[in-house]
Amino acid sequence: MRKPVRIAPSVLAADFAKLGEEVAAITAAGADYIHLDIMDGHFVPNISFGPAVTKSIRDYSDKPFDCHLMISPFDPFVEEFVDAGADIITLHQESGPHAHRSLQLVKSHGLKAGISLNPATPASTLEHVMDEVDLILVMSVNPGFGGQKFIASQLDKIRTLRSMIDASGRDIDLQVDGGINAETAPLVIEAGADLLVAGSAAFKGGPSQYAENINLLLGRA
Ligand SMILES: O=C(CO)[C@H](O)[C@H](O)COP(=O)(O)O
Ligand SMILES: [Fe+2]
Repeated sequence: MRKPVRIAPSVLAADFAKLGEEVAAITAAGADYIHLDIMDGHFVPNISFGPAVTKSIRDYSDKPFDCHLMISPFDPFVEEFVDAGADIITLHQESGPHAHRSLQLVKSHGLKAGISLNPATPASTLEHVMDEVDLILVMSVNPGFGGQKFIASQLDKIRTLRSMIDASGRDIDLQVDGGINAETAPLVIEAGADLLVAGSAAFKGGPSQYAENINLLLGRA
């Protein structure tokens, strides 16, 4: 049976000058996970923040911290994110040659392990890691920046991954990230996603709008 659709607001679109309050406000508004975009200026052409900032906001929410690591190398930084309070750590399939080892490394710390695919990377590259993953993240923009336009070709990939997950019989979240708004959310849900990441659409309008934004994205408005 399909899980209810949940939302992981990306704090990349929050006001960084008051990040703790923003995390508390989006939690109160109904966030299921808090999505943290970690960018290194090497794997992606932008720098965001790292484990120190992650740790500093940990106590502002009781929801799982869903850390999307757009970094290469990946393995040397896993422990710092574990110590910072991460609950889920997602690597990029393209960030190195040893995705299977990286997934096992995350799981060895007792955390959930995720793997993400850039728009150009096919679903089939995950065929041999299905036993290791707890979350699959389909990037529906090229990673590195918030506020980009949804890439519609990713809908087929989401459908393929939904079939792969159902065939595996395992409890794997199917997350979609990038350009998710009131128009694109129903498309990715129909294709099989059960966990939406939204930055711009979740944080627009300030804290008084967050609950309405989330309800709209989840089709409850
Ligand atoms: O991983 C990301 C970018 O690399 C972000 O999570 C994503 O882009 C969210 O922003 P928006 O909803 O504004 O597209
Ligand atoms: Fe992300």
